[in-house]
Amino acid sequence: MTPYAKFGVIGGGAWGTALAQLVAADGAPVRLWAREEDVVAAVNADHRNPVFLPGAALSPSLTATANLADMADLDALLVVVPVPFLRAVLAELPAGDAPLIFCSKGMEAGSFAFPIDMARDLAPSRPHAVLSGPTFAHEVAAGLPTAITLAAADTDLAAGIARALARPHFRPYVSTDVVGAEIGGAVKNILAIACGIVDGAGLGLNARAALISRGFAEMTRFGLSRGAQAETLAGLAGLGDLVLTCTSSNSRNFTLGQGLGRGEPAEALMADRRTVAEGAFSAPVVAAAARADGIDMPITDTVARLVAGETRVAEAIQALLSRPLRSEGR
Ligand SMILES: NC(=O)C1=CN([C@@H]2O[C@H](COP(=O)(O)OP(=O)(O)OC[C@H]3O[C@@H](n4cnc5c(N)ncnc54)[C@H](O)[C@@H]3O)[C@@H](O)[C@H]2O)C=CC1
Ligand SMILES: O=C(CO)COP(=O)(O)O
Repeated sequence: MTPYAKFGVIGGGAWGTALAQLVAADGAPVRLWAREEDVVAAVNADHRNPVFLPGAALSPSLTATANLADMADLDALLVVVPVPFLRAVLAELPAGDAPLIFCSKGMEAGSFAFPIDMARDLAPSRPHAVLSGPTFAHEVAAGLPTAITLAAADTDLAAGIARALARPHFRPYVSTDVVGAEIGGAVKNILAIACGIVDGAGLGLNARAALISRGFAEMTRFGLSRGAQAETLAGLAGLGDLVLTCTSSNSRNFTLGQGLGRGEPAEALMADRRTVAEGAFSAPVVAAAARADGIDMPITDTVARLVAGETRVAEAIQALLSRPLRSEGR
């Protein structure tokens, strides 16, 4: 019998809804907090989330609320709020000791904080973990086979949450490397934008493969400098997710990049979207953090400048290709 019988999910976007459905599919009670009243109404009345996860039929044991106070009496909370909005939501979370499992992929502007760093500030008494890997929401909601990293410094917590979330088609692999899991997810979003740019600009598959390899080298340099383990970065939360989102137009980050690669202005591509491409938020943040640490991240830096409209695609590609030749190990 798992001690995590009642899960809550904070954040009713595509990924929060899919995770809620993962747990609720066999009839387990799950409570979902969504900030949008239309999402709450549709989940409760129609067992659907037409705003963020259209097409997925949800279990009746999944109920939604717009009131964070309703998330007090649960055994574990999956936190799936995009990183730019996470601090404000954590500050409003009711007091409690249920573990927080962070499922968002990004780094906060200004503080350079990852979700776990925010939790140390705002919910220090709660245990915390990170869930990250190659996991398109609509595939998890449809019950397609998926593997993911579940990282927590506390090995009992990681094992307990992994057991509670595991399903025949959903395999969590446990790790103690929370830093690696967070860095892998944040950096791959930025690199997915870069791969989308290559695709949108028609630069070919050799260029994409080069970008995935050299992007992975960037992720590894940045991760190792911050204490991540190489095997985490080469695993599901790093390379695995990088490959998924750099090769599929199901990725919002990749499609944002495709638009940039076709020459569409970043501002227009970002306007009016209710869904997030976290890499657009994280690129300038990771670029600034790397610069401050003296870590070379040319692809991340280029994505940051393209998203900010500070350079054009042709110019950026020319600048990347004219960098001095160097050894592959750097
Ligand atoms: N969609 C996916 O397949 C996956 C997404 N993720 C990550 O999960 C996180 C959440 O992404 P999705 O669920 O896909 O979101 P989404 O793009 O489907 O929906 C946007 C979400 O942002 C929230 N939001 C917008 N403005 C807000 C505000 N001012 N305050 C609080 N929340 C606000 C909305 O309520 C909604 O939950 C991101 O970090 C993403 O990188 C991770 C794995 C898979
Ligand atoms: O993180 C994801 C899959 O692992 C989803 O990627 P996008 O946010 O780019 O759609």
